[in-house]
Amino acid sequence: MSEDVSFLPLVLTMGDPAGCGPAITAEAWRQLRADPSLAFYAISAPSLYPSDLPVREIASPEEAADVFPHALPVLALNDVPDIQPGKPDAEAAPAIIRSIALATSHALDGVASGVVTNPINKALLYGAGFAYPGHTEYVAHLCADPNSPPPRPVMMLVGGGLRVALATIHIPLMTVGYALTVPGLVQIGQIVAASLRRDFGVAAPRIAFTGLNPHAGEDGTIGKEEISVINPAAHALRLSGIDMSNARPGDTVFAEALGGAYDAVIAMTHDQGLIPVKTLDMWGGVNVTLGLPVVRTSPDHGTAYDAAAAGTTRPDSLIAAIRLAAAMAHTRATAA
Ligand SMILES: NC(=O)C1=CN([C@@H]2O[C@H](COP(=O)(O)OP(=O)(O)OC[C@H]3O[C@@H](n4cnc5c(N)ncnc54)[C@H](O)[C@@H]3O)[C@@H](O)[C@H]2O)C=CC1
Ligand SMILES: NCC(=O)COP(=O)(O)O
Repeated sequence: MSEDVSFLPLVLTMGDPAGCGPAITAEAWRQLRADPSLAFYAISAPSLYPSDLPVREIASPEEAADVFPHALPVLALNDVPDIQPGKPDAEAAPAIIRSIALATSHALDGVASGVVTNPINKALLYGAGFAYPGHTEYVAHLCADPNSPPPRPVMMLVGGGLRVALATIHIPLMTVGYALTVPGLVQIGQIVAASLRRDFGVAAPRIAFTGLNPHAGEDGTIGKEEISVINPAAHALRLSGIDMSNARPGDTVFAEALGGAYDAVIAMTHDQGLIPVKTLDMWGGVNVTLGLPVVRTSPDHGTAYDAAAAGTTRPDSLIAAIRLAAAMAHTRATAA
């Protein structure tokens, strides 16, 4: 019988210590501490948190649940330099990366029910050997079985009543057309459908592909990717039993999903997917990685150095990420 991991704590990464991570983690703890089902600990440096916040260093994740109602449990990282909010320091990069690696190993080892990452500035990490476009690909790499290729991660944004997965993520817009392939879109459709069932409890998911071109290509007169790639992938997915639409025009499909026609939309580019979510819900959106053996969520915003320096950070998105990670872990555990 599988263990009910939903009663394990979540683990939060430190994120960039000069960004909004410490302040929003502190505020999330203040707002959630009374709810044991949302217990979490941070892998971070205790000195980063406001001096009026009760913080307790823990030696292992097993101590987190008992500490959580009284203080923010922190598993301490070494080598975090003294940091001023809003002033990023490349010396912090190794500790930022270690926090993500350790958090993922805790989830893989079953001592944390899921990983919630605080925002990082990827450019700061490249000097320390970080070789990934973001958490999405790094956490997938960390989840790889030594004898097989890493799992294919799919980024999904959840917010404003929408679930929007991305067919491409951090690549130049000019290369998107070349990055879209029939097998690639079929794989993404399968991962999204499986995750809607496993993580979100949607028994029979209805999913839409957006088109890449205006008016979904207008029968091939404004671009051919719909005819040559997206619709054939949708056809293959329907043959495999998944309720998948052909390419829908990107300017109307999100309104259709909000109206209840689809459980998720798969957008062809990063901004095509993130613009509707962030416009509908700038503060409460959540970034989820689908297709991994572990639950991983994140606020959908970045490091917000300006807000960290000004002391005006909002914790809403991190709190939504914690709530969603706990709900996903619970859904996985109760279905297992
Ligand atoms: N999950 C992650 O680790 C993510 C990291 N990033 C990284 O963050 C860095 C900055 O990216 P930007 O495009 O400037 O986006 P950003 O989300 O950090 O900031 C955009 C605007 O929103 C405000 N903002 C964002 N979150 C806020 C919060 N919690 N409270 C108050 N104000 C907030 C900022 O102050 C800024 O004015 C980049 O290095 C980017 O790579 C961006 C998105 C996600
Ligand atoms: N725009 C989303 C983003 O940059 C987050 O990326 P990741 O770190 O979650 O892979």
